Amino acid sequence: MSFGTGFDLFEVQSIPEKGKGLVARSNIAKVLIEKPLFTLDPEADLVESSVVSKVKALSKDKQRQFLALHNNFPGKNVFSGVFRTNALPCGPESVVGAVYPTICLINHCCDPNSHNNWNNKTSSETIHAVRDMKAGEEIMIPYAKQEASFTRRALLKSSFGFDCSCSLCSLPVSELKKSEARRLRIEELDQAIGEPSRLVNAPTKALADCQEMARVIEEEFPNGSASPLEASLYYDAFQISITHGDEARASAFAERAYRARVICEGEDSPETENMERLMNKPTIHRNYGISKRWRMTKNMVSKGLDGKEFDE
Ligand SMILES: C[S@@+](CC[C@H](N)C(=O)[O-])C[C@H]1O[C@@H](n2cnc3c(N)ncnc32)[C@H](O)[C@@H]1O
Repeated sequence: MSFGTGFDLFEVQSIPEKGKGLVARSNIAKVLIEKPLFTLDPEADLVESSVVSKVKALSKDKQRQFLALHNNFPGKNVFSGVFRTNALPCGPESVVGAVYPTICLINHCCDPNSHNNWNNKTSSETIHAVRDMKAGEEIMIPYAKQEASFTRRALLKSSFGFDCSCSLCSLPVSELKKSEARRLRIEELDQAIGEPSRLVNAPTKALADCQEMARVIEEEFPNGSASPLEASLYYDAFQISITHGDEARASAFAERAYRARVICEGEDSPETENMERLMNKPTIHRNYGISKRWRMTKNMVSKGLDGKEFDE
């Protein structure tokens, strides 16, 4: 088997009510890297025969690994059932899915301690701890987006067949409602910030939304596990700044986005490397030069600001 790094850091265990799962052996801060058994474009080929032919092309050992994975869709189409239960997308926008002998044993949590990411450069899936994990803690990733509980719980039930009882879903109703409101607000702000016409015509409002979103994220994820959301938020703030010629703030935001990406994807993910390039030279971004409204060169704002100083 072509295992990457990290395989000595966890063990496979039976988890009550969840089937198998991965549990940390010691306190760990990162990484599991695994190549797929195979990839498939389900839009083009998710019929039983396409999955069967992919599996038949594998070694006997890998065929066994595939067939040992959980199937949430009992019936006659076993191969496509296993694929649907376990496939992870090869990138956030990709329709191509991939299955893995070990990563597919990781269960879901709505407040996950880990993040999964497809690294296009190494053609492998990576798992990074987004907060420190203690020995005995189960490694968990989000199967659904970080959206409000009624949407994500319905999706988890229909696609994966379970009622989520994670720490977040088990909060008392009054607390769950507050989390619900925060997640809805994060979604609303994210949509408003991503609106191209606002980025060009109302950048101050869009940046104020970024600031509010950072505050709500901090409230909703007090244990610091929001690096994927932060990576995207600070990249948005970067784009707003560079579109209007503010190299200084763009670089500071790119640095935040870079640090968040390192946590959830590692130094060698192409997106992390891209953020590092933008942090060092914001003017290489395609939007630079569209407007000169906030023109400011890179060294006009102090580096390394944090907390309140950074907000100001
Ligand atoms: C990709 S598999 C994960 C590994 C699986 N537990 C196993 O035994 O192979 C997905 C399936 O795991 C189970 N599962 C994952 N997360 C769960 C959770 N938080 N609670 C209950 N079941 C869960 C569900 O049956 C789901 O369809």
